[in-house]
Amino acid sequence: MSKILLLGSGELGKEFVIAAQRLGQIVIAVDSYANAPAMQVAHGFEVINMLDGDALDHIVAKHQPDYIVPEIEAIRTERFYAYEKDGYTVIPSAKAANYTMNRKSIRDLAAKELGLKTADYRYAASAKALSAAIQEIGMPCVVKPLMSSSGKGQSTIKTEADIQKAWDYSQEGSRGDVAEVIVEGFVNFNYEITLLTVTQRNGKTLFCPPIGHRQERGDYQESWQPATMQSKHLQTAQDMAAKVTTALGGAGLWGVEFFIADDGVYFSELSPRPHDTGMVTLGNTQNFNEFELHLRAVLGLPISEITQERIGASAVILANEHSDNPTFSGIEEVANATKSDFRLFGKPSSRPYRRMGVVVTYDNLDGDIKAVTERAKELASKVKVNP
Ligand SMILES: Nc1ncnc2c1ncn2[C@@H]1O[C@H](COP(=O)(O)OP(=O)(O)OP(=O)(O)O)[C@@H](O)[C@H]1O
Ligand SMILES: NCC(=O)N[C@@H]1O[C@H](COP(=O)([O-])[O-])[C@@H](O)[C@H]1O
Ligand SMILES: [Mg+2]
Repeated sequence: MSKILLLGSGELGKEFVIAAQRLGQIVIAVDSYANAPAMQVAHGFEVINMLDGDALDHIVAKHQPDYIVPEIEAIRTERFYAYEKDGYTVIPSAKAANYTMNRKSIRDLAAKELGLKTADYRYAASAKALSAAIQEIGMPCVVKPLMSSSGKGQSTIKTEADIQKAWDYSQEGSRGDVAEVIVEGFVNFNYEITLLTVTQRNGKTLFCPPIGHRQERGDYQESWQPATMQSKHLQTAQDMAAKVTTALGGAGLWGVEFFIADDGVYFSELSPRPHDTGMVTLGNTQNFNEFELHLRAVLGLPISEITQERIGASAVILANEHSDNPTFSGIEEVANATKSDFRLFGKPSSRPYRRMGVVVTYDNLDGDIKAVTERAKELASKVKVNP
C-alpha cells in the first residue's frame, strides 16, 4: 500500500481518490479550504496555502508520501525539485509540474526548444507593455495571466478599447503571485481537442481517443469522445504530445490541448494530470477512465492498452450565484434519462460560473456523437444550482 499526497482537492482529485481507494491506496488530500471535494473521500486532509513553500515542506515532511500528485497549477512547484532530490516521487515529475504552472515556461519549451507550432505570442508585465505587445501580435488576440486555469483572467481583445479592461481582468484572475500575462494571436481554429496521453515507467506511451470540446469564457462547457478528425491531424497531435511529455519527463496521464485549423495542428498547452474535458471518460467510454489511468501510471502498474468501449459526452453544471449552502434541483430528470449519469462534486460553496457537477451521456460505438453531446447539454441544462 502506498501513500499519496494529493495537492489540490477539486472534482478531478475526488475521482482520482476514488480510483485510489478502490486499489487500496492511502490518500492525504490538500487544498486551501476545508471540505474540498477530494477531502471528502480521502483518508486525511490538510488545509494550507500551496503557494507557501514552507507550508508545503512541512506537510511533505509530516506525511512522507510515496507519491506527490499535483491536482492544480498554483503550487510552489519550485520546491518539487528538492523533494525529488530527497527521494520523493513527484507526478509526473518536478519539471512537468513546474513548467506547466507557468504559461511562459511551457510555451517557450514547446515553441522554441521543441519547435512545435503554436499561436504567435508575447509577454507583458504592465498595461503599457500589453499595448506594445498587441501592436506586434495584432488583433484579435487572447490575453491570459501566466498563472491561471479554467479561463480565469482570460479575455479576447478585438479593439484598442478592450486593452485596459483585459489587463485589469487578468490581474483579478491571476492565481499565483506573478502579474505578467501572455498575449497570443487568435487562432481561427475549426475545432479543438484534448489528447489524453499516458506515459509509463516502462517507457510505453499510450493515447486515448481524441476528445472534442467547446469552451466559453475560457472554460469547458461540453466534451465528447471521440472527436472526429483526419488521421493525419491525429498523428501530428500524437507526435507533438509524445515530444512535449518526453521533454517534461515522468509517468502519469496528461491532457494535451490542440487547435486544428486550416493550416494545421497548433499545440496550445497541457495539464500534467487528468483534464476537465476528460470527465467524459466517467461515462465508461474507455476500458479505464482518465483517473484510473493516472493512478495506474502513478503506481507504476502497467497499462497494456487503452480501448474505446462506447462513445460519450459530458456537459457541465455551473452555479449562477454566491452561496454557502448550494442545493440542486432538476436532478430527478437527469436520473430518469437513459444512457446517462451525473456527478455532483460536493463543493461547499458556489460562485457565478463555478463548476458544481457534470452530466455524462453515452451510446454504443455506432451511435451518433452529435446526438449524444446534445443530450448531455440538454440534461445538464435541467439542473439548477440554488443559492
Ligand atoms: N490563441 C488562442 N486562439 C483562439 N482561442 C484560444 C486561444 N487561446 C485560448 N483559446 C480558447 O480559450 C480556451 C482556454 O484557453 P487555455 O486552455 O489556454 O486556458 P486555461 O485557463 O489554461 O484553461 P484550462 O485550465 O481549463 O485548460 C481554449 O480551449 C480555446 O477555446
Ligand atoms: N481546468 C482545470 C480544472 O478544471 N481543475 C479542477 O477544478 C478544481 C478547482 O475548482 P474550483 O475553482 O471550483 O475550486 C481543481 O481542483 C480541479 O479539480
Ligand atoms: Mg486549456
